[in-house]
Amino acid sequence: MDIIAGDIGGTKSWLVWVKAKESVAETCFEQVYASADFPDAETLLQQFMADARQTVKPESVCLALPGPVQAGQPTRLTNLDWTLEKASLQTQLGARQLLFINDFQAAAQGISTLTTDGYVVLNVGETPEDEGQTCAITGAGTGLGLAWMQPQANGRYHTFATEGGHTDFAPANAQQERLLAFMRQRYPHVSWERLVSGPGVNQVYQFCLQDMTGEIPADLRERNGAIVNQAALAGDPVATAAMQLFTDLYANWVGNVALLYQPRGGLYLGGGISARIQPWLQTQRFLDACFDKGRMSDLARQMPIYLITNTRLGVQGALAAAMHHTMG
Ligand SMILES: Nc1ncnc2c1ncn2[C@@H]1O[C@H](COP(=O)(O)OP(=O)(O)OP(=O)(O)O)[C@@H](O)[C@H]1O
Repeated sequence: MDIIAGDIGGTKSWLVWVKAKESVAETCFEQVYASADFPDAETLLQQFMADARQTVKPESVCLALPGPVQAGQPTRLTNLDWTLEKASLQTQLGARQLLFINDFQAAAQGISTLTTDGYVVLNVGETPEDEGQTCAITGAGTGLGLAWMQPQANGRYHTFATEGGHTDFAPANAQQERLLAFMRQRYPHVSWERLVSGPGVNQVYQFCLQDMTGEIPADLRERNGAIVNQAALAGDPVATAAMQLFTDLYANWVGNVALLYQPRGGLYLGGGISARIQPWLQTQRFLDACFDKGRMSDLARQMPIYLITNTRLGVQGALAAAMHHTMG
């Protein structure tokens, strides 16, 4: 069976074409595209199908989408001006089956495909006595995703999407209170995603410029996450402060997820940014900020935390969802 699986992102879209027989999938074409190069998902998929040069139509297509996916409704992406309409896309693709799934729900499905070289342990936590423990996955990319999963008796996971990244940001100290005041001048609603994401790195950097130097020079306003991180590595003091504050915010968020879901089966950090800022996350300071939860600090500390280094997780998850859906 020919399957297309795709992890659509605000920045990049990762697509694979596989030939699946029973539970074995063989990849015959794989490509990553810059999402902004395409006006819509139809054009992206047309390009992918042309590039893949297959002689048949796909039987099944599964797209992991960054935004709330609701049955019977068009899916509007949160950080990309695309709206996907299932019936018309399915007709265009000529596929027997088209599945839309939230991108972090797909990543959650991808967890079971991870091998031990696909993640590193940030916090050992308390090893669960049985396998039947809740897991959660969150991660910064263009947005801030969050999903959780519950193991079932058949060894599979039941996965649940959330829009938790859009919950209200809450400052943890005086510096973050100043940050919140700064952000309120820019956004009517300051969510965690406004800060714990690639665009969030830029906001945090601008805040640090304002806070440390009293001004935000026009030529420094557009520095994206990668550039701020690079400048920090090169010793720039404002960029270093920004990456430190960003890491603290990420940790505070991860600690919130630890308490909300008590994911004793594992709290996984994914998204495009986590692996790229591994040296910032693999520190005692990150863990201390994760577990700075007052009377619940000891409880939060019990959760195992894993940093995912496998950059294909999203597309592996979309493929796992497609295989599960079509082959049971
Ligand atoms: N080294 C880095 N440090 C910090 N941020 C980075 C780094 N490299 C890239 N980024 C930021 O990561 C974001 C892209 O993340 P990602 O690769 O997860 O894209 P995506 O999968 O399209 O996102 P999403 O799935 O959240 O829509 C961009 O905003 C970019 O500026």
